Amino acid sequence: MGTIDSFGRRITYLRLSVTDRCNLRCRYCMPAEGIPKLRHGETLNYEELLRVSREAVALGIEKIRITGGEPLVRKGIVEFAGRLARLSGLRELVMTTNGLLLEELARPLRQAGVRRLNISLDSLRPETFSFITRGGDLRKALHGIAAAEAAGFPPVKINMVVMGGINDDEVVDFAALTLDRPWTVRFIEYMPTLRDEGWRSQCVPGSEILERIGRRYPLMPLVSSEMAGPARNFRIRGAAGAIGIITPVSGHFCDQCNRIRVTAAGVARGCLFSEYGIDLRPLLAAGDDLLLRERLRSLIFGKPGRHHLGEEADGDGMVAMSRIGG
Ligand SMILES: Nc1nc2c(ncn2[C@@H]2O[C@H](COP(=O)(O)OP(=O)(O)OP(=O)(O)O)[C@@H](O)[C@H]2O)c(=O)[nH]1
Ligand SMILES: C[S@@+](CC[C@H](N)C(=O)[O-])C[C@H]1O[C@@H](n2cnc3c(N)ncnc32)[C@H](O)[C@@H]1O
Ligand code: SF4
Ligand code: SF4
Repeated sequence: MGTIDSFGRRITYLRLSVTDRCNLRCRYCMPAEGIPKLRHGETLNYEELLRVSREAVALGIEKIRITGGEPLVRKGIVEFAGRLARLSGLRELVMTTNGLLLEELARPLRQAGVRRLNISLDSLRPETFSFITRGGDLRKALHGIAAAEAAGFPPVKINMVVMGGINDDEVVDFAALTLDRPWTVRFIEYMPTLRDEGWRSQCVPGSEILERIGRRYPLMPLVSSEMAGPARNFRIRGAAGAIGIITPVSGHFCDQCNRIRVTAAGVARGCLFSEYGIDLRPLLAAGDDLLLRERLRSLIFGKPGRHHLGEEADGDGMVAMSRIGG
């Protein structure tokens, strides 16, 4: 299933940003001064998010990822996840979170039907974690991961955004986490989402990350499954877990892209880096869900072939990751 776009890609994955709010302010994601918050009413309500999801599933979306902002700060998220999980035709409901609220919410989320969790963790050093997140408490994040495991979730995927000069000296330590834990630790190239002039010097290419880990541990490539995301996966010989490299900047995976997005403000977007989006709110207000489906279909047909980061149009189409959901 899945609608085929004009480049022959099968679109089966929707990333749904349920809020632009967050209990952290990671340096790579938000500017120091924060981002003007959407007002109440500017964010889609749960009923609207469900209607959009239902139409997306009717077009062949099989996997929905709840993201944000931090999805767990939105009130009622567990009940919403439960309703979403029951959408007929949806094969997989998953979530990306910073994990801080998982101590309370991991168990209810699992019961609600969330199948897997990806958790962001950018440092194993309390001071660096606090520096990157502007005040976050590493212990809380680690307790969150432990709570996910205790709640019976399958082994988590850990997302680490590698920032040169800040946490890149920790990549081998992160890789070592997989030796005796079944986690998949994924290293993500820092993307220039903040129109940050200095991003090039802070973006460590995936090839270099792999090389650094490979100098310490023997790495074997793994084959990805079809529902897999953008990571290329490896295993340290004999390790319990796996390692993934996500290289949106140096070696984009756009030719295999299978996803669309809906931002917290209710704009459907074909690409993380494209300016073009469809405001779904007027369609939702009009109550015409078949039209909603047709507009989503046209979004899929119009989905760009790839991004142009690092080329002439550098910086075009940027949108705050906390609104679009990464
Ligand atoms: N450029 C680009 N980056 C993406 C895309 N999807 C995810 N990412 C980045 O990849 C990182 C991990 O994303 P996740 O939210 O864990 O989702 P995922 O990688 O699709 O997850 P899995 O389905 O479990 O593989 C984040 O930094 C995202 O911003 C994409 O379509 N394009
Ligand atoms: C925007 S967050 C939303 C979900 C949740 N708050 C979290 O942090 O996991 C989703 C993903 O986007 C990633 N992300 C945000 N800004 C990024 C950037 N500039 N470069 C690479 N990844 C980024 C985060 O690391 C996270 O994995
Ligand atoms: S990456 Fe996630 S946790 Fe960090 S500021 Fe962005 S939305 Fe919040
Ligand atoms: S940059 Fe755009 S086309 Fe490329 S993988 Fe990401 S969302 Fe897909």
